[in-house]
Amino acid sequence: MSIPGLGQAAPAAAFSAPILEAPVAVHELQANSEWRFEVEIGEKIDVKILSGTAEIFGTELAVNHLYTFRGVKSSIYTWHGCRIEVTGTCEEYTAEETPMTQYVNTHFALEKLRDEAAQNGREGPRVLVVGPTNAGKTSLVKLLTAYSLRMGRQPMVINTDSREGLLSIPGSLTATPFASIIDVEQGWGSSPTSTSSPIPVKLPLCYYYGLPSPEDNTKLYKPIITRLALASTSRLTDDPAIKATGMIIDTPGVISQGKGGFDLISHIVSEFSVNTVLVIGSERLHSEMLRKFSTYRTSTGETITLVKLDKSGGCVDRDETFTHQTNEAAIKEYFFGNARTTLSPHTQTIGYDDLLIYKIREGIYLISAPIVDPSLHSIAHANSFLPGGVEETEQGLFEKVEPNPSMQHCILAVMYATVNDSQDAVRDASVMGFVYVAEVDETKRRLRVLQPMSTRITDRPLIWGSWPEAAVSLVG
Ligand SMILES: Nc1ncnc2c1ncn2[C@@H]1O[C@H](COP(=O)(O)OP(=O)(O)OP(=O)(O)O)[C@@H](O)[C@H]1O
Repeated sequence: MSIPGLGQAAPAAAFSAPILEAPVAVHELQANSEWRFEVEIGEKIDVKILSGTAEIFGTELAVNHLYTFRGVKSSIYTWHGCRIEVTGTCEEYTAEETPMTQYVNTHFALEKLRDEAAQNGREGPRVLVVGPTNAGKTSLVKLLTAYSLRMGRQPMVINTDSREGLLSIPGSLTATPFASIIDVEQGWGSSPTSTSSPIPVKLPLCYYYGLPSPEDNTKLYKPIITRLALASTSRLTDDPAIKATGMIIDTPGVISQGKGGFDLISHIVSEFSVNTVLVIGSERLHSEMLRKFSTYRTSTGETITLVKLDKSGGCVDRDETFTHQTNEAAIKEYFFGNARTTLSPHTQTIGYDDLLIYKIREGIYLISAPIVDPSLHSIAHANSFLPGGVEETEQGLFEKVEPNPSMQHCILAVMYATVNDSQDAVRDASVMGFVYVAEVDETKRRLRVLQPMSTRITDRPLIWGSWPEAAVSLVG
């Protein structure tokens, strides 16, 4: 088994296939219109702005620079018109109706609050973006981040959605101070988690949840949110530029549509002292939020401003396969780098007994107490609805496990904690990095792991969650 990126040369091609020329198209975009495109996973297009001005979710594109997009659904918007050249095949169309004016007005309203905050030495707005799945929350967060960067601000961007990573592997929840431009070719860009970088870096404060939905284990999700809020608030108060800009918080769609969602939204609102909520793409959610937050006050006595925004017609649903493939691409990039930066990960073989691995429990478990059923002359277990037979026993958040074959191809988070720390301390610790389980050898009781750097991990607790899912194609 060979691992790409570890020095093995690629096998020489047995024959040379004819090189097919990729189709080239030039699009003329009118002012206030948007060119929307979808590039399949494994495919790519090159885009060049020939003239005019254009942006991707708020980040301005340079004229005559070649941008490459792989496996992405996105759009290029122009306020004043532009000509673009596209090389390669993708699904595409141009739209004239967009909610961009609403979005830019929201940005200017936030700017006003930031100016006032800077003058009074207070914190800038703490903005929460909520809305159903695929309503365009992350795209709006990107746009508001990009516009604030263009004004010379430094926003703290918080990701509370573990399904997608923000400058980190999916499964993590992060807070990232942004001081430099978003890399439009790579979504949010990448963070040099495993190497030094010549360009200004964005280093996220990273915590690990390891499950796809907050509702999978609210007992784990909520304290991690509390920890993330504490860490980001203290980072914010230490830096006047970040403090005046404030926070922009992305949320998972599921908390805007599930029954238990409001409890989670309230938790995020109170932990981050949110004072502005942007509700995107749902009248009903907006009116529910109005009702529930009308009398609410933050810890500093502020009221909450609620703003309703339209969903862009460009938002597209992403199926499980697409999500799996983008997650796998994010994992690959973490270990091996991307088209611009090649990393050199290491493998290490470690004995079962040298590792402390905690598996995240999903949900709350009810342990039933045995009851005697005289008619059956046997002992049966009461199910949870029977009175008197149930004892709700709380187990730890994590279950200590030995390595086993089902761990193969999974990601383990290496925590900034010691092996003697309590489970609560491990939960509250930030993430030091991630390793990938390349091989599990049951006979020799050894595990081969891939890691970005040859750091010792045996003195750290590792967490094993179900998200991101196993990345089978990482080892070729
Ligand atoms: N104007 C647009 N044109 C083309 N594609 C878009 C546009 N806006 C958003 N998208 C795409 O639609 C998809 C969903 O958007 P986005 O990720 O912003 O939604 P979300 O509400 O954050 O989703 P989730 O609830 O899953 O976190 C993404 O692939 C995004 O790139």
